[in-house]
Amino acid sequence: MIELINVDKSYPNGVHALNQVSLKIEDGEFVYVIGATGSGKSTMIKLLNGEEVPDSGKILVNGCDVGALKHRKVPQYRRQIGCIFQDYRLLPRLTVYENIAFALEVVGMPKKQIRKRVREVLDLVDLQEKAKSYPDELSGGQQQRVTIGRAIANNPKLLIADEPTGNLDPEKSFEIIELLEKINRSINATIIMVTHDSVLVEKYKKRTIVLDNGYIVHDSSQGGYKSI
Ligand SMILES: Nc1ncnc2c1ncn2[C@@H]1O[C@H](COP(=O)(O)OP(=O)(O)OP(=O)(O)O)[C@@H](O)[C@H]1O
Repeated sequence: MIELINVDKSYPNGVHALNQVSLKIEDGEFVYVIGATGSGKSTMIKLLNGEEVPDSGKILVNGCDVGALKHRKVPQYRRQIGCIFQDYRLLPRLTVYENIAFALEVVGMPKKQIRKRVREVLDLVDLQEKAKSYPDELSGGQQQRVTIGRAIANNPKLLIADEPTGNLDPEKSFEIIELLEKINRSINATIIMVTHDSVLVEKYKKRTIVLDNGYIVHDSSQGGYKSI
């Protein structure tokens, strides 16, 4: 479970990025975080993955008090989280296969197991035929599927997606969200997805948390886009 309790975060320039933010996300939920530019969405994600620490309040992720983690413990903590970004961030000199395998090598998985797991992941993201391709030989949607494969290779309990469809046309965006839904069901990962895409939010209705100026102004458990 994820719990934010009265979280405040400001930056050295005096901007209050998050104010008294409290929320609970149960295991296996798929949640959208929306809001205008500068409303605090990325800050919330950075707090969840340990990149930033709150000024006050508490952030609990599967029992771990993230804000209280020692600096050297953060990389280990982050291995439980899969991250998906708008700009993919694949390693350009590695093939699709190697990009996914790399995520498993860094956690010390034995080679034989890596081979098996990468095949399974390629199957899940439907990229078996592209295993030997390099990222620049793939379309945007395919690159995003590799990123998703890399993010889930290690069976994370939490998947954080920051504008995963930001660079894709609507049809490809639908494919990505349907893939994330499949992952949400098949490995029961909790998914938190930041998006600006009101069409997606309307079409694939889920719980939607709306941020405005660092405050949660709406949190629907029924889903649906709520304009602010
Ligand atoms: N490192 C930083 N130093 C100073 N101010 C920051 C920093 N990062 C973010 N901010 C400020 O904090 C506020 C929230 O920023 P944040 O990036 O969380 O918003 P966002 O909702 O993710 O925006 P966008 O949709 O544009 O990505 C903004 O006013 C932003 O300018």
